Amino acid sequence: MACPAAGEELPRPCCCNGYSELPSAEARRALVQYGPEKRGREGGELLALEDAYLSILQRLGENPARQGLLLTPRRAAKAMQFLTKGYQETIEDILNDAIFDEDHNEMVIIKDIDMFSLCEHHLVPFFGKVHIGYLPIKKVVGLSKLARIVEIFSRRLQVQERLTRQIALAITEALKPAGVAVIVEASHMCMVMRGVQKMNSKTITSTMLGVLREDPKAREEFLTLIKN
Ligand SMILES: Nc1nc2c(ncn2[C@@H]2O[C@H](COP(=O)(O)OP(=O)(O)OP(=O)(O)O)[C@@H](O)[C@H]2O)c(=O)[nH]1
Ligand SMILES: [Zn+2]
Repeated sequence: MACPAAGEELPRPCCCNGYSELPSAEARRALVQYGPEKRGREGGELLALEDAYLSILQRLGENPARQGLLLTPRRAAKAMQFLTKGYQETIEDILNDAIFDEDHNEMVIIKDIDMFSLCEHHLVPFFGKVHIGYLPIKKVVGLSKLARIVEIFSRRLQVQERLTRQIALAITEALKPAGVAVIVEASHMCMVMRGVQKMNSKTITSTMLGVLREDPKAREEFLTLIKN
C-alpha cells in the first residue's frame, strides 16, 4: 500500500519481527492525518515528543505501522504532556484573587487530596493522598486552591520529599501563615511493578513549618485531625 501524502511504500510485515522496514516520521504523520493544531510552537513540541515515542516503539521491537500502534506515539506524547502539565503553570496563575482577609486563626485542614505524579528516576507513576493544614494569620485561601497547588507540583517529574516541601513552601509564601503542615502518603510503581516489587509498601513524607514544626501541641492537633 502506498502512502498518499509522502509517496512512500509502507513497511510490510515479515516473518522475524513483524515488519521489514519502518515508516519515516513524515509518512506516519501523513497516515494519521494530523489536524491544524499540529502547526505552531506547541505542535512542534508535541511532534518532537511523538518522534521520541516512535523511537521507543522501534527499540522495543514493535511494529509502529500496525493498526493498534499507529496513533500510539501521538497518544503517548499527549499523555506525557498532561502528566507533566505542572511545568506550564505557576502558583500566581492559579491563586488568582482567592486569598481572603478573614479573622480566623484556628487550624484549617484539607485532607485526602488525590495526587498522581511521575517518579523522576524511572518515569513511572507514584500516587496517593496529600493532607494539608495551616494556621492562618488573618488570611485564608480558597479551598480548591490547595488542591490546585498539589496539582502544579505533582504534575511534574518528582521525588516525594521535594513534592511535599514545594507544596508547604508555596502555601507559606502565598499566605504567610503561622504554620503549615503537609503529609504525603504514596505508592511508588517503581517499587511495585519492578525493582524490589513490594506491592504494599507506602512512603510517607512530611514537611512542618513555623508553629506546626515548633509547637508539639499544634502538630498533635494536626495529626489527630487528619486521622479522623
Ligand atoms: N527518596 C526517594 N527515592 C525515590 C523516589 N522515587 C523513587 N526513588 C528511588 O530512587 C532510587 C533510584 O535508585 P538507583 O539504584 O539509581 O535505581 P535502580 O537500580 O532502578 O533502583 P531499584 O529501584 O532499587 O531497582 C530507588 O531506590 C528508588 O526507590 C522518591 O520519591 N524519593
Ligand atoms: Zn522510581
